Amino acid sequence: MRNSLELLLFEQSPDALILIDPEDNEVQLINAQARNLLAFEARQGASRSISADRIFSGCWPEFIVFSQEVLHKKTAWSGDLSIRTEKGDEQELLVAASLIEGRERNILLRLLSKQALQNQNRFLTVNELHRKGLQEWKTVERFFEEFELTNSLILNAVGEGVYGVDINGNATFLNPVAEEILGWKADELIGKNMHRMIHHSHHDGSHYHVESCHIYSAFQDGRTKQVQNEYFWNKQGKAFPVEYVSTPIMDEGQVVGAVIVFRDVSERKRAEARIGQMLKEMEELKRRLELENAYLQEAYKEVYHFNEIVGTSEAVQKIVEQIRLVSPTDANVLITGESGTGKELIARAIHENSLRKNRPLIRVNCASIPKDLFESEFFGHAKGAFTGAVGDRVGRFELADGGTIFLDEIGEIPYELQSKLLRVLQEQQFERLGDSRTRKVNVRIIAATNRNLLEEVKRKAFREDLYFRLNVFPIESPPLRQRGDDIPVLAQHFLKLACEKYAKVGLQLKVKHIYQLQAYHWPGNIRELIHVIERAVILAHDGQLVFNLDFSPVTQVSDGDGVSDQTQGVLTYNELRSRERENLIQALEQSGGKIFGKGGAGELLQINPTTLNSKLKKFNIDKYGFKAS
Ligand SMILES: Nc1ncnc2c1ncn2[C@@H]1O[C@H](COP(=O)(O)OP(=O)(O)OP(=O)(O)O)[C@@H](O)[C@H]1O
Repeated sequence: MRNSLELLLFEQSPDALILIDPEDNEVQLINAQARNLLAFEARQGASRSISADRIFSGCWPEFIVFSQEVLHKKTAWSGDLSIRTEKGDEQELLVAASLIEGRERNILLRLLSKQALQNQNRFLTVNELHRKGLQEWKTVERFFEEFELTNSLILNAVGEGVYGVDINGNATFLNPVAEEILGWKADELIGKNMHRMIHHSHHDGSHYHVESCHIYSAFQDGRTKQVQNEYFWNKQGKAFPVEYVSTPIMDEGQVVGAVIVFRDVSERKRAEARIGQMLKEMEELKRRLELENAYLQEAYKEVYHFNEIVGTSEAVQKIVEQIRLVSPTDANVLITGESGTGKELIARAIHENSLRKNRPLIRVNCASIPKDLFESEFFGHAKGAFTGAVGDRVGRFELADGGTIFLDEIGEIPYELQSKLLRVLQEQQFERLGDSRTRKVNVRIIAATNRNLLEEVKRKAFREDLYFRLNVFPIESPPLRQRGDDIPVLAQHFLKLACEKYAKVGLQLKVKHIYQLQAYHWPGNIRELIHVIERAVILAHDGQLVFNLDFSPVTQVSDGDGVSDQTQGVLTYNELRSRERENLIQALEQSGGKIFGKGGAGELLQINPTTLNSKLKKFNIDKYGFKAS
């Protein structure tokens, strides 16, 4: 042991060694590793007198037992010992010991720090993994090399870009199309992380996290991913839309990488956008056509149903034309015609087609105003202007300011008031009754009358100057009997309205009905036609319409055009029955279908209600039909 080589070996052994004489409690030699372990200072040499019990102070009894074992068995090892270092900390050890041949009391101890052992084990594992990884990586590289070799013909021929990546996402190969699309040469990308190179951002430039990348996720679940609507970035830093399929590559059950087949779909997207644009344009065109169509229909409607004015006769067409001409002007209009011929309808149409349509149309029925109240009704009054004038009142002219006033039955205005009306027409000024303040208005006047105003002028019942002021634009509304051509469309129109009103279905006009309606002379004009049709709808049974025109409850008038009263003279039996039926209907209309008691049809007819009931049955009249009316 004293030989210098042996000493050198002892000193430089990679193990921590101590030579000890347990009986003398003496450490005879201690090598560099052991000194290191015990944290001796550098100047402390290999042979230093240090006692064993100092080194093993924390487990001295155990050490005594252990050394006895060595002396006895010549070799032994222990995992229960520890040493105390010069720095004062405890180190757990694995100790192997042997008795030195020929030196009976000398024991050689090999100390292994448990901590160092653990570190070493870890290091071994890391090394092993590292070696394995290297191995695997080499396998993958080889795999792709082979893949490319065996498939190069195909890879080069396919029209799509193809590239391979290993498990870390680094490129292993690229085909020429991929190079062309991406703008990178294969050797510029191989070994580089493809996600970082070409897939790093979304189209809007926001970062594309590799964790959310489909190619990356194919590594996790080993599934093929087919992806659309994503973008790759080329060497020039430009994004382009792609579709790709990412197929994981397996080697002995392990995912080792993926092959990505991709296609630049810019052209297709552009075509799609163009088609989308064209569709939008077509949609716009369709909308315009629809609008035009609606407009044409509206125009068509205007010809025949100008603002609800139904009719195809020349007379109606002339009226419609006159309305069209006069509406946009502020001219006063005088509408003449029998009662119920549609004078008010014409007035409304003029207003609706004028620039004043967003302001009110105020109708004043001059026939219904008591003589004394005319002035107040037209111009308003101040509080206390007359007995009963408890507050200020706004007149119709003020209400119509900015709009139109429709003076119906203008022939009924008292002569005294006509001059005041003339003043408003001329100056658009007036005073409220009992008020001295002059008020200004801007009102258009449309007047209507069923009288012959010129006759009234001659009779001095109507002021001539007022007549000429009003008659700036005269419109004549002819009686229905002079426009038989309109009867079919009007009848059809009112039948539709009546069926809706009384919730009846399936009722239709027949040719014979039209003849019947056209043959009648309509003293009550269109208003009468409406009533006749409504009544026929109420009374219809078995889906059949019946018109009892001869006995309509109107006083028939001679209109001087050759049609005369036909109800004079003796009645035939049938006529008498018809009259009775008509009379029953009239009574029911008045009583609202009520038979019994006060105000009932029985009382009106002065017959027993039970008798009335049986008569209704006989005449096939449904009393319930009158409730709605
Ligand atoms: N050409 C028409 N098309 C559709 N409905 C019409 C037509 N003419 C008149 N009518 C209808 O007939 C009814 C009577 O018309 P309107 O009240 O306008 O007549 P008028 O001449 O003003 O009557 P009056 O002189 O008794 O006030 C109304 O319900 C109206 O809608």
